[in-house]
Amino acid sequence: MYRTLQNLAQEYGPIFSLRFGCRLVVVVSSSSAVEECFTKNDVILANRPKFLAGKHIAYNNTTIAQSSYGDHWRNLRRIVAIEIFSTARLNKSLTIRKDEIKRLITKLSQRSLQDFAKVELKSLFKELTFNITVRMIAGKRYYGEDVSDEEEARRFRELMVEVVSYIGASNPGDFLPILNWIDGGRFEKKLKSFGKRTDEFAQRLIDEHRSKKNNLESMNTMIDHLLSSQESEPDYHTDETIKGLVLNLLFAGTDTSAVTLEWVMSNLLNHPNTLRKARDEIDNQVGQECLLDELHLSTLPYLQKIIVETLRLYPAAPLLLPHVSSDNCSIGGYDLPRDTMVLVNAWAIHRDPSLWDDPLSFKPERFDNGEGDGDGFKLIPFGLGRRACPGQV
Ligand code: HEM
Repeated sequence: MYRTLQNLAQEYGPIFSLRFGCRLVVVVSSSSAVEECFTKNDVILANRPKFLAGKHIAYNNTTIAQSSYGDHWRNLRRIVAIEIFSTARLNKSLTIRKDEIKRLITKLSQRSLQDFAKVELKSLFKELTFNITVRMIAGKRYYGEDVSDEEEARRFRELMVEVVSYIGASNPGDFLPILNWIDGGRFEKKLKSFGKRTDEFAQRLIDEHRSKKNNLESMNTMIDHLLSSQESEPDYHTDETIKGLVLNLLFAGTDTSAVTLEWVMSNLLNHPNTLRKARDEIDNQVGQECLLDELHLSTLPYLQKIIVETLRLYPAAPLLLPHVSSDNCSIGGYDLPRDTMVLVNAWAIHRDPSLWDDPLSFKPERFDNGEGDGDGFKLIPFGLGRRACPGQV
């Protein structure tokens, strides 16, 4: 569905709207209109649509990515900022990230020990991002070797494959409700069953952490911290809030990061000059004895530019996440009624020839001349404003 809208946006210019039954959808593909979305109308557009999937797999649209703008959402953002992305937590979880990266590098070096070897990186990057996230949240590994519990890991992996068919705009009935009726409720039935299974899975994780509360090994995960907060604020940190956060962070943070890593590797392989410069930078900054302890992105500016250029050309969420207007507003001279769905076409803005020099070429060096500076509305892979990605640290 989103791909169709994205293709249509290419044909129909900076702003175009479509009406699906009672739902008005506006796709914004111009930087100046995006500026209006995230400055003048940032609060008005800070709501999310209520999709059927949100009802059944996001606790009736109350999780961080699905909930309406307001006190509950603000609280969830605060929890994520403190429990996952605060400097203290990021420092504490550094050992997890280093360990998982070491495992990946070891695996790659073992495979190429004898001779040049072909490696399928996509699944390895997925394992990396899932293992890092699940370890930070629940202290478990579900992919590769040293899996905590094989049967539990298998169930988790299956759920993560299945979820792809439910999230995003996968249900045309969310746009034309009559289609839900024609479908005879089959999609909703599947959603209910999936929601029940994910809920049971997340509940088991919570119960397990609750019963092992004094086991020091599991004291440092996000679930443990949230369970401690539950003691002081039981009405707010309910099991449902915790389950919603766990599932939302897994859905939102793993695939996006893995896909970006895959594009970075693809760009490096297709641009030997860039690869050589990146390798030189690592050799100079870190040396041949790659000590992960000393490896930090802030000391590798060229590598940073490679990642940013990759996110420009291949944003993991080309239309961001859908926003919904909570009041009447205007964008680019058009009046939008309340309850309009607004899709921001980051993909088109990142490739707009009026904003970027030679937009389709992969050139990390463009950022040497400050090409991405100045207009903060032309590079938006993580969105902007209140609903921007909390993972952009
Ligand atoms: C390369 C990696 C990533 C990209 C490109 C990305 C991109 C995005 C985008 C475009 C949005 C929607 C912004 C909007 O609505 O305007 C978003 C939202 C979100 N992201 Fe990310 N993301 C990434 C990684 C992560 C990670 C690692 C996490 C957490 C572990 C995360 C958690 C979230 C959450 C919870 C939201 C919903 C925020 C809200 O609605 O208030 N993301 N992300």
